[in-house]
Amino acid sequence: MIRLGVPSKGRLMELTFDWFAARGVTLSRSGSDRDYGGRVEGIDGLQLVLLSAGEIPRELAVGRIELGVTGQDLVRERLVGWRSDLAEIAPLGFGHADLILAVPECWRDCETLDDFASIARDFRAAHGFRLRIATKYHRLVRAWLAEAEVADYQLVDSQGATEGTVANQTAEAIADITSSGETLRANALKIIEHDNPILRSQAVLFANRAAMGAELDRVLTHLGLAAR
Ligand SMILES: Nc1ncnc2c1ncn2[C@@H]1O[C@H](COP(=O)(O)OP(=O)(O)OP(=O)(O)O)[C@@H](O)[C@H]1O
Ligand SMILES: O=P(O)(O)OC[C@H]1O[C@H](OP(=O)(O)OP(=O)(O)O)[C@H](O)[C@@H]1O
Repeated sequence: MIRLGVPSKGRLMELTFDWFAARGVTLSRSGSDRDYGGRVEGIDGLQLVLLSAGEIPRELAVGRIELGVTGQDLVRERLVGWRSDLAEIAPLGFGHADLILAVPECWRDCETLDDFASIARDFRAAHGFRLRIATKYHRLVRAWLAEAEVADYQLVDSQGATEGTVANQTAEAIADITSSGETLRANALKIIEHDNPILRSQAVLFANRAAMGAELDRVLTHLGLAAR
């Protein structure tokens, strides 16, 4: 039996169900919206496991599911050395979002990452503490800023409503996912310009490398995919 982890709610769940339906596999919840049991029709030997999108990377890595759909951002953030445990089988073409650094729109002299670095240096001297960046993507943000040699900042953890932390004065800047840009605009924030965002992410079908074999190949072939 191949266990497939799918986000248990929202756009990602619905778009994942649509993606499988287009390949002849019907995924559905077994009962009400609150029932996390799943049903699979159109293929034998595939079990649906509805999970939090954020938990799917670890469930794949420890082998409690063999296949899983989640965002590249969550895999890269949550699994150090993810490539040794997981294989990206197929990008799914939805869940596109950029992980970006943003500051208040009113910071007129802060447009680029170089501007940000110098403001962060001055901020520490002026306020006696390091400029705060609210995020749930600690690992990815640290790595990106280290590469750009930006050091005068501190991360404050924010697991949701991150764009609100600046107005709430618990952070000066934020690093979060954006797609339409509406949440940034509504919170009077602007993206810091750089060659690339911290990460360009989309939803991907991942497999646990240790589970790769004939049974997994059969499922992937049914979906019109080749194992990697
Ligand atoms: N506005 C957006 N547009 C497109 N993709 C998004 C957007 N917001 C989040 N995502 C993507 O959806 C995935 C799940 O996001 P998130 O971590 O917010 O999950 P969640 O819905 O809070 O679920 P849970 O809390 O159960 O883990 C991530 O890979 C993220 O990149
Ligand atoms: O650029 P936009 O299209 O406005 O999308 C960006 C928003 O979407 C995500 O939030 P989500 O709704 O998933 O909630 P959460 O992060 O607060 O859990 C993300 O954290 C941003 O807040």
